[in-house]
Amino acid sequence: MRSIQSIYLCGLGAVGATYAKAFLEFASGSLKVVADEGRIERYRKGGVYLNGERLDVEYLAPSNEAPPADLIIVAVKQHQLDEAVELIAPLVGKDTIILSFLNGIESEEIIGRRCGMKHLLYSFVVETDAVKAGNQIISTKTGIVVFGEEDSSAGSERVTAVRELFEQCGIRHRVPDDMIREMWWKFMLNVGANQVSAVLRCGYGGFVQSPHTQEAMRMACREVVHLAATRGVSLRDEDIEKCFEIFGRLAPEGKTSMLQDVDAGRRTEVELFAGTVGRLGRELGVATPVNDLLYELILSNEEM
Ligand SMILES: NC(=O)C1=CN([C@@H]2O[C@H](COP(=O)(O)OP(=O)(O)OC[C@H]3O[C@@H](n4cnc5c(N)ncnc54)[C@H](OP(=O)(O)O)[C@@H]3O)[C@@H](O)[C@H]2O)C=CC1
Ligand SMILES: CC(C)(CO)C(=O)C(=O)O
Repeated sequence: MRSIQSIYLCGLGAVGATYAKAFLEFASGSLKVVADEGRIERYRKGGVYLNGERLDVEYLAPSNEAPPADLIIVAVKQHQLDEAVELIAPLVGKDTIILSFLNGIESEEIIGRRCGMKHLLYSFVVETDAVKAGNQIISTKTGIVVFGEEDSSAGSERVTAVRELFEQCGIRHRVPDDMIREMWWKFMLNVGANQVSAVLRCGYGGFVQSPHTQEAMRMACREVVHLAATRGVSLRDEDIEKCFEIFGRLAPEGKTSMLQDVDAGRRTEVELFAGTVGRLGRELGVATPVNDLLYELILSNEEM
């Protein structure tokens, strides 16, 4: 039975740092953070802090000779992915497993095109409240990693290996029966919540308290439901309602990652959400007026 001894993480931000901490604590010596020389210098000088504590991580620059990793985790933003893929590609060996924690439904394929699709498990993170400002990350809920094979995870040796690692490190996780449906569900959640929260500037509380905010989110989500159906993925209205239950468990003032980007004046991941919905809608002949409007509103705001 294979076991994971070496973990390379690309992206020591809000999501990445949260999991780096767990690996440092419970899988001591196994973690290296992969980054370009410039970032490594900046991190070594200024540190990266999680809940006020400096993360004592080992860094790996592209020029270093390094053996392939057992597990590579990618946790960068969408517009940083191409660069990250080039950094990790030389670190992929015959048996390397790759997990992408990016939101959206396409990062696995993007990484797979360069590194080999056979290395990827599908994954995402949900129920986290991690926030990054400069080199300071605050995270009180580490979230749940949902992961699995494209088809069936039952009997998958690599799913078992990742599950054992997460158990050892106290990382909450779930392996669903239908991973692709789960990916579409998370996509739907982000299309609705991240974009509506960015336009309205509202925290999770808005989605619990305001019927109008909820309805705006439903309108954006329903377009994903239609797209999913054309791809043979069945999402239902109850799946949208499940999102509101999750927001009820998060701090009302907590912000989606897109609202965090808007507040910090950073580029958003709108291409992952309304950008993808609009493109798929045009390809599949599904009208997506709500997301087309959200796309223009979010990009207009980015230009200001
Ligand atoms: N934040 C959240 O609550 C959640 C986020 N997600 C998703 O997870 C993904 C990551 O988001 P998040 O953690 O918030 O993003 P952050 O911006 O907080 O973190 C991204 C990190 O990647 C680093 N990075 C960028 N390019 C490179 C590179 N070439 N090499 C090494 N490191 C690099 C950045 O470094 P630097 O800062 O130095 O530029 C930054 O630390 C996104 O797709 C997001 O949608 C999913 C669930 C929840
Ligand atoms: C689910 C949610 C909204 C936070 O866990 C997220 O994925 C994000 O903020 O991008």
